[in-house]
Amino acid sequence: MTEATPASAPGAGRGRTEVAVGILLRADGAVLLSTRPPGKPCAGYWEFPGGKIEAGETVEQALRRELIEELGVTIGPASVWKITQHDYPHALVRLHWCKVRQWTGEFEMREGQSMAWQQMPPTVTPVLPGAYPVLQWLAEERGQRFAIEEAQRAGGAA
Ligand SMILES: Nc1nc2c([nH]c(=O)n2[C@H]2C[C@H](O)[C@@H](COP(=O)(O)OP(=O)(O)OP(=O)(O)O)O2)c(=O)[nH]1
Repeated sequence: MTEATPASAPGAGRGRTEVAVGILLRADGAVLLSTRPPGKPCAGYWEFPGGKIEAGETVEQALRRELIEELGVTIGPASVWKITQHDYPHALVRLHWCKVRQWTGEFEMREGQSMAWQQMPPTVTPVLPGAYPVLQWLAEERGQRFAIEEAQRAGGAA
């Protein structure tokens, strides 16, 4: 789903893409990250699973559809925890972040991605810069520090 942006807003003149993102949380506190498939902008970067919200979908519906398409798992309840925005050269995106604690099915990388369960702070690099604020909040919840500047140095510019 892409919406018009008010003329005074950052990214004015470009559409804004609405994205549903899942923070799949394992009982031991690990979160699931996966790599962006070849052919997409920022291919190879690590991200939380999710994708663009289509017209008429709620965030939860979009997330459920995306995770079946990408990972082959069906998520249980998901509600929005945080909303962030990131301005990439390829798009201005608004990210609707949901914590997900229940899912069914076996993980299957249906788009040729790699996946990794990661404790905070994550050790995989590079991570999409649009995910840094959420990594920071997750680390803070655990009483840890996540240095955005260090992650940026590790990841380079996206
Ligand atoms: N899934 C996901 N997207 C993220 C994260 N952080 C972040 O900035 N993004 C951005 C990257 C993309 O510009 C956008 C997601 O779009 P996408 O291209 O992956 O969506 P999609 O799977 O529906 O792709 P498409 O093939 O239908 O075009 O959100 C993240 O952690 N996870």
